[in-house]
Amino acid sequence: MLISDLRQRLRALGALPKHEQRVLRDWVQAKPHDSGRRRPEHFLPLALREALPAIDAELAALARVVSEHPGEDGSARLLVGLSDGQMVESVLLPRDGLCVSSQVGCAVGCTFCMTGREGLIRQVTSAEIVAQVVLARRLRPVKKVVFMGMGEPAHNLENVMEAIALLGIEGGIGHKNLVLSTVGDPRVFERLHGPDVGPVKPALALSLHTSKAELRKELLPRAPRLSPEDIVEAGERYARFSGYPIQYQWTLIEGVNDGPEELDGIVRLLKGKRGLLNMIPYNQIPDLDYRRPSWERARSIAAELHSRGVLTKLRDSAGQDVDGGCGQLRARSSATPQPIRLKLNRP
Ligand SMILES: C[S@@+](CC[C@H](N)C(=O)[O-])C[C@H]1O[C@@H](n2cnc3c(N)ncnc32)[C@H](O)[C@@H]1O
Ligand code: SF4
Repeated sequence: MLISDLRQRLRALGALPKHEQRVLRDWVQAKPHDSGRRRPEHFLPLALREALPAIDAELAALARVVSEHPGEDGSARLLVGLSDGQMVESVLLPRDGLCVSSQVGCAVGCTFCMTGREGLIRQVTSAEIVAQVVLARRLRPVKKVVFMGMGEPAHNLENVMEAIALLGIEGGIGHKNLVLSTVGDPRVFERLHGPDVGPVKPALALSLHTSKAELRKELLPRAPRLSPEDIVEAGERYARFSGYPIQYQWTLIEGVNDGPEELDGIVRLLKGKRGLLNMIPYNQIPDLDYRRPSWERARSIAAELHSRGVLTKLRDSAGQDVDGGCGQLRARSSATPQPIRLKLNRP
């Protein structure tokens, strides 16, 4: 289901914009209409009131938590089942954040990413993206949503932007707390700069990973052929336009992109720019030869970059101890069913 279809249906039932907004707000804020604890609905049109239980049931059928895997760092990975049996991962992050998936699989095929190994299976619809937030909000508050789960948002931009608009307006999430992460695709830059950006301008994370154009082609084989310089230039334009700094993502892989030349390259590209570098040590994937650098090594790299004028944050991908790395949980679950362990704190 698309959010635009849902809006049209509500309008066809006689909903005014304020009714429509309220129904959608209740959904995304995880307040079911049939909980019995709601205030009376008497000022909604009769046709809409009568249709609400069926609409609620449809929304509830969009996605469900198949299993929950708490990590030691306060994060928890959720394996989310979609109505056709496909699965995606969402990650509850410490400090009220949520990482959502925008595709089942991904066509970019990054050589260090589990999701990239299986190619694109299907798009996640706008309503399914929002449903991941609704499910998470039944477990914990969600004040920040990052599109850093499975999939490349640029390849599913309509659904992603529709979900962002709903989350930023009815969902009550601050616009700069909606973070679209991409390998850097001209379609994203055009859309975010153009008149079609919509009512909500999200923050942007750009997955850079290397300062060398040739290496980037190897690591991100089907990413658009933008050079690292092009990506940073586009990032700067968006930072000026939106007022938000850009988050540059760097998956740190031992012996691949952690050497002195790369550090010089990072300084050349990012020093003085409106952005920060998120350095994430590679999360080990079985059967791949890549190695994760030691935490001490990663820390000394981050400290060096910092001292050379690049604001650098060293981050661990949340949920390391419970199959960290996007898509690993899903891949493992296809082989071995996971236990269902739900701790709902709201009806
Ligand atoms: C899974 S992607 C999804 C968003 C988008 N496709 C992108 O690449 O920015 C989010 C981030 O996860 C990182 N990532 C993927 N596989 C990883 C791994 N094995 N270890 C650490 N980070 C990883 C990517 O580098 C990317 O910055
Ligand atoms: S890192 Fe992002 S773009 Fe690359 S394969 Fe994984 S999900 Fe796709």
